[in-house]
Amino acid sequence: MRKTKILVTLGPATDNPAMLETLIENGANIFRLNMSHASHDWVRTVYARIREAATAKHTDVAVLMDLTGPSIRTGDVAAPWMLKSGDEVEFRIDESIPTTKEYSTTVNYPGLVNDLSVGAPIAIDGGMIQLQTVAITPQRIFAKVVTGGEMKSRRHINLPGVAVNLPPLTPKDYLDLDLGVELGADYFALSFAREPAHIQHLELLLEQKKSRARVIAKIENQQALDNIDALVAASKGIMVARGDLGSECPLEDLPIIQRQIIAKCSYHGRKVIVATQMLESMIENPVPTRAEVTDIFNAVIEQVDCVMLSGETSVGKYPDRCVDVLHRVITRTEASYPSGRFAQDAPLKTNKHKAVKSAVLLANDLPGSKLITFTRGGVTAHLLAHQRPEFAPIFAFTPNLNISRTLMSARGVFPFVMEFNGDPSKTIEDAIKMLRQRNHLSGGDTVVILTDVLHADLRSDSILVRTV
Ligand SMILES: Nc1ncnc2c1ncn2[C@@H]1O[C@H](COP(=O)(O)OP(=O)(O)O)[C@@H](O)[C@H]1O
Ligand SMILES: C=C(OP(=O)(O)O)C(=O)O
Repeated sequence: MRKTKILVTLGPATDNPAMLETLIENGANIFRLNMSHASHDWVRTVYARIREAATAKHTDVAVLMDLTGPSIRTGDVAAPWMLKSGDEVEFRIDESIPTTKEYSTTVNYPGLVNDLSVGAPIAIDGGMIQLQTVAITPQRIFAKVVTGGEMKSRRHINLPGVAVNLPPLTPKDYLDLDLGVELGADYFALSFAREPAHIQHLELLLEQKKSRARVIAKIENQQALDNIDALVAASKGIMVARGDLGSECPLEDLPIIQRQIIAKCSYHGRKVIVATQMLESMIENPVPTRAEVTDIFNAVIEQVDCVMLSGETSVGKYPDRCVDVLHRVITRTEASYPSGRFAQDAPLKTNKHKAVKSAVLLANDLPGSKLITFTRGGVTAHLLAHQRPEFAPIFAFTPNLNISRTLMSARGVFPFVMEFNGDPSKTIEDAIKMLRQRNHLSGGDTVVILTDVLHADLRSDSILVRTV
């Protein structure tokens, strides 16, 4: 029963139904569609395939649509460029502007000509290529290569220390959002979230569109770090987007930033995802580096909710092996390092919080026990996950499929959809029967049940202890 969830980015390397089934079999819990690269036709096809693959595997997975947001990227290049130190590169603010250099591409943010100044560094592809700005005209930026490398299409552009003047969502994002809502995406990741208002704006749009999807704020630059307390407080979930973050802040700060963000999320009960380069070497190689295994171990003992794969699965040679490696390293780590420390000082603000904490303490005191909750809106299950039970898995039953999928990202929560049929004791029996059928429970197991649906008319939290 792996607690830490696995988020898998899909792309050309996973473009067939059989691969999706293998990824699910190997442990993928959430699939990510990166709208910086995905066409609407592709998203429609893949979304349908995801749902079919989960059904074929008799399980469920969630879908996260990652909105490009105000992320600055190069345009397309016909074939990869091999840039050398001293080469000059031109960035045009629009396709219609004629090229004047051999290495010429567009940039998706015309305002770059105003935000940059001559001499400013430009980092491309996570800093793999480094340039220095040499001239700026109203329609073009010219930069000299300082560190060369291979440049492909739609690469990230980072401007360390430059506060860019960009709205939270671009016109493209609004179109992508409509598609995601129409299809039923369970999460929307907001790239370059910098202020609580950015999260609230997206949440309001989702509410207006009658979507129950959750917003995950991606922390990607210094502006976000300056506002991190407010962003964590305002969000339901945070992604430590180490790719962009590592280009926008000193690399030696990155592990410290990661740990600080995770600690803040654990305290406030926000979902936290660690992303990027967890198994980067496996894009090419069938086995991970020892350092990558240790990075995964580290995220697990920091008690994150999810870890994410990007290029490893979207374009890598071994997508299914990557999920398998993550699953094995996480499972081994969780078995050796029981959780329960990072969130222990989390505030208990309401009676419900206190009831949840009591259920978790009880489960911690009953070795081998398992937690079961019945939750219409998901709140009780999210709160149980927040209290980070030491070993007990949390089986969460809800009548609502959307709620079940939003529980997919919660550490240690195993959601199931089940009708509550009005008779609470029958509902509990049905749940136990289902768990036994699926080999999640066996005779003699102790279960700690937390529910507020024991009585049809009386909403009161109850804790029951039973031996199955
Ligand atoms: N839907 C897709 N279609 C084509 N290529 C994709 C897709 N998703 C991801 N990729 C490729 O996989 C790479 C790694 O994925 P990811 O980390 O999500 O992208 P990025 O780092 O560019 O935001 C991307 O740079 C892109 O080349
Ligand atoms: C997850 C990240 O975002 P993207 O894939 O959009 O670069 C990142 O920067 O680490």
